[in-house]
Amino acid sequence: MALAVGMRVLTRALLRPWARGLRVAPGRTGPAAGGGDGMRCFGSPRVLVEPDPAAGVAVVKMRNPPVNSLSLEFLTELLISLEKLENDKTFHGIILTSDCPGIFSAGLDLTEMCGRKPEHYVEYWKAVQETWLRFYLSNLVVIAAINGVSPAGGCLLSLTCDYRVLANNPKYTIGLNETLLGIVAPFWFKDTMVNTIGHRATERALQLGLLFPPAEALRVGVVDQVVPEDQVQSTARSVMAQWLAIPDHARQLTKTLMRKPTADRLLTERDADIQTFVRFICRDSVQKSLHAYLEKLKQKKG
Ligand SMILES: CCCCC/C=C\CCC/C=C/CC(=O)SCCNC(=O)CCNC(=O)[C@H](O)C(C)(C)COP(=O)(O)OP(=O)(O)OC[C@H]1O[C@@H](n2cnc3c(N)ncnc32)[C@H](O)[C@@H]1OP(=O)(O)O
Repeated sequence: MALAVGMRVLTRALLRPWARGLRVAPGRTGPAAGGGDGMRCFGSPRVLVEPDPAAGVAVVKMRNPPVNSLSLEFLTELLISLEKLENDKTFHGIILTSDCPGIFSAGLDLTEMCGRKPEHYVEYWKAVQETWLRFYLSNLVVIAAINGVSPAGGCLLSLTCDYRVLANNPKYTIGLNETLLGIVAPFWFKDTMVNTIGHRATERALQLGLLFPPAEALRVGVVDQVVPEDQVQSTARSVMAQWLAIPDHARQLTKTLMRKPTADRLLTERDADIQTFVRFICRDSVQKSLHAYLEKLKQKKG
């Protein structure tokens, strides 16, 4: 039932004008294309997929410049790429990384949550929910190669992965910083963080909107490994090999066992969660905070 609802959201998204033609955007043969067996990079304008069929792995590169903000279009393209890889028996694992220098993802796109109509907020929030559910419950091994800063929704996306490797650069902070924007991380953001670093550490991190630099992120457990910047991709590949050595069915069932209760909570409260989001985001005070935050970002330049 829940899956059917998810499929409807995805199908509706695919029917949108900007989503047409996204299914296959054949490109150059990828550098990681498995020893020239002819499998090409594919993807869409904002998501580049570099397949390595020999290894059963695909590198999914987010490229929604300037900051990989998670816009509706971008989320839809990510979902399409994920679905395509999941439906292709060649692939057992994904490395999720960024093609935007210094930025993994700036999180949810603030312009999707500012000055729009309630119907837009409904559509956007459904896509955010769907992305979280699909990545969190993916049967594939998903490893985040975090090669840039990763606040809020960017951090959440990485928390849906099975393992996080972060580049050791003090600028590459990671965390759920929603309170700093005057907004609140929804319960499933919070649950995902609790499952990763525990209740007390989450309570502190979320209330203070902490963005952890690499050493702190490792200490608290937001990431699993911190490595020199030029070793992020190779480390993600070695970790992937280790995870893929485990019998797939046993690993997948264990993942489901661990994650399903958390996902079920959102699945049963999905509509209520949308209503909560729309009510919250439509508040004058919240809109003012978000506008002010966006303005601050823009003024930073000048
Ligand atoms: C009681 C129950 C309540 C239930 C409530 C329900 C829901 C509410 C919660 C919703 C959850 C939200 C989660 C989120 O993800 S919110 C987004 C949080 N993101 C951030 O705080 C990051 C903001 N960005 C930055 O800090 C920086 O941009 C950076 C990522 C560190 C990169 O810095 P830099 O390289 O210097 O780039 P610029 O700052 O100059 O940015 C370039 C360009 O991009 C625009 N931009 C940046 N971030 C976003 C974004 N998240 N969305 C949209 N646009 C963004 C920025 O404004 C610049 O634009 P211009 O070139 O036009 O100036």
